Amino acid sequence: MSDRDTLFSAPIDKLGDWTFDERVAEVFPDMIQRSVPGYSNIISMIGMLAERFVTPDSQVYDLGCSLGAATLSVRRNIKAPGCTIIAVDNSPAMVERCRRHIDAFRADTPVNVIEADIRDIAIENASLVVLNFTLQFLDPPARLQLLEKIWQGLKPGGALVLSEKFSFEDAEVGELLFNMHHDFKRANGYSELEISQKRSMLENVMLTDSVETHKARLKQAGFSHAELWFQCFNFGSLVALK
Ligand SMILES: C[S@@+](CC[C@H](N)C(=O)[O-])C[C@H]1O[C@@H](n2cnc3c(N)ncnc32)[C@H](O)[C@@H]1O
Ligand SMILES: O=C(O)C(=O)C[C@]1(C(=O)O)C=C[C@@H](O)C=C1
Repeated sequence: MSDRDTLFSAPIDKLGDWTFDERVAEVFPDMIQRSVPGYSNIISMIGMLAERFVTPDSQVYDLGCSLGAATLSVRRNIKAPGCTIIAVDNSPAMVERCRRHIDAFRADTPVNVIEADIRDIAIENASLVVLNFTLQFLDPPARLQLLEKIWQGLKPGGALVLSEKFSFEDAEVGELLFNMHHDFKRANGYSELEISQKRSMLENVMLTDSVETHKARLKQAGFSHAELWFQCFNFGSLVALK
């Protein structure tokens, strides 16, 4: 088990922008579990999608892999031989821990953990690409470009899993789901102060889109099929098919 996330439990004088630094990496499993409703379900189901979509001698990309939770779920479930998983993150603290985490388990499928910006890497011969709560941290103009690159790197029949925090076009529903998410955080032991300090830090760096915006952008990138396969409050996951 990782350390408990108490990073924002005391008042912070100057709240800067959110970063995935050493302190966040240290408590990340506890933080994401207590912050993202449905996170562990999504991780398990990514394994099921891997079993279905990963084809022999292809590559799987986990973009914004953090500590490698999705990578491990994929690796546990791949049945096809000759595959490689490429896990990418630009946070040195995450990458260092991710490598240790992945080395702690033995499996047939090799994992290449790369410290890089996901906008700079090549995507080739992919049967599955995972963007699990990562696209929301990219500059909005860079989002379409990344999806286009993913579409080009996917083999026919390949899939993209895109999990995100959503905004909503219907303001009333948006407010309800936002409040339900806060109830979820409170129920998981976060105080009002922790919730509000984290929210301010994320404000400038995590810009959320609606499901409609995601679907339209996926279509624009070339994906002819895209649908929500999971949602809990204002968090969810889409699958897009080439
Ligand atoms: C919310 S976390 C992802 C959680 C992870 N996918 C999982 O399933 O546990 C977002 C991650 O994306 C990484 N990230 C954000 N922007 C990135 C970029 N441009 N290139 C590479 N990694 C990025 C962050 O460092 C962070 O580790
Ligand atoms: O919206 C929030 O409160 C969140 O904590 C969301 C979120 C995310 O969706 O990635 C933001 C940062 C942390 O990495 C974990 C969860």
